[in-house]
Amino acid sequence: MTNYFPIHINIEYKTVVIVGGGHVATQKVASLLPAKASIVVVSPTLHDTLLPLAQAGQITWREKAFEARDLDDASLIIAATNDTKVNEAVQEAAQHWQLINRADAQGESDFITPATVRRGPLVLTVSTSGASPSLARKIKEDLAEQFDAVYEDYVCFLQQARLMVTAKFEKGDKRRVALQALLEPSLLEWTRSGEIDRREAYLQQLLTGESR
Ligand SMILES: C[C@@]1(CC(=O)O)C2=NC(=C\c3[nH]c(c(CCC(=O)O)c3CC(=O)O)Cc3[nH]c(c(CC(=O)O)c3CCC(=O)O)/C=C3\N/C(=C\2)[C@@H](CCC(=O)O)[C@]3(C)CC(=O)O)/[C@H]1CCC(=O)O
Ligand SMILES: NC(=O)c1ccc[n+]([C@@H]2O[C@H](COP(=O)([O-])OP(=O)(O)OC[C@H]3O[C@@H](n4cnc5c(N)ncnc54)[C@H](O)[C@@H]3O)[C@@H](O)[C@H]2O)c1
Repeated sequence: MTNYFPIHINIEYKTVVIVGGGHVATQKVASLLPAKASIVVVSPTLHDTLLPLAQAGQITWREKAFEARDLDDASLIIAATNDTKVNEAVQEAAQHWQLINRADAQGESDFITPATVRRGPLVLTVSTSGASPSLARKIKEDLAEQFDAVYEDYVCFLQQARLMVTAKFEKGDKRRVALQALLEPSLLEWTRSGEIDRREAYLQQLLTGESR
């Protein structure tokens, strides 16, 4: 089994070339769009859901069969055709500095893509190292239920609150205690119930150092 190294890549405006325009390409595009990658799909055909994205300029569609020069400038490459020979040709054409994902042969991949739940800045990813993509999907669905949509607002609040705490307190015990206090479970509950005033009051008390 490969022990993959998990990282979150800043792929903004970098080129990702996806060879093949079917189901798998559609899944990969969906996870690349929020990361603002510059997405190029090379394929004679395009999945129905990708067509409007190509028309709107959110992805670039090269309506053709794969050629080696399609990989020029690609930071990441995804070989996702339904033809093993073509996927092999993509792999062979990749330069040593380009990372490639083979949708049909995980053992050949430089990287694999996890199942992902996004809640604003909170990103939860699940991988089984390729052992069972279906299990990765199931765990993702369980996580999506546990960390529901409220977490987006909650984590954004924590982000702002953390900035205010670090601006107010120098590095040291006071700052550490205040940052810990931000994990008070009531803050999540007040976010959920829309009691923003209570959330704000708690933060103000924390910043002014008054005991509750
Ligand atoms: C998580 C997810 C994210 C995504 O696609 O971005 C993802 N696969 C998903 C679903 C899924 N894929 C497959 C099924 C059918 C059931 C089954 O076959 O088991 C289902 C289930 C379904 O669709 O419900 C078939 C399949 N997948 C791979 C192979 C080839 C092989 O194993 O060699 C085959 C056989 C193809 C064939 O038969 O020819 C390979 C990979 N699939 C991966 C990721 C990487 C490892 C992830 C991990 O760490 O576990 C890896 C290694 C490479 C990669 O794609 O990066 C996404 C969940 C989407 C979501 O809900 O979020
Ligand atoms: N990684 C995963 O999660 C996963 C899931 C299911 C299947 N798969 C594997 O991925 C492969 C692709 O699956 P899919 O469901 O997207 O298939 P699909 O049939 O929906 O799409 C295949 C695409 O490849 C294109 N294509 C064919 N020849 C090409 C060429 N020479 N140049 C460029 N594009 C070409 C087709 O036009 C089509 O758009 C499958 O064969 C399977 O082995 C992987």
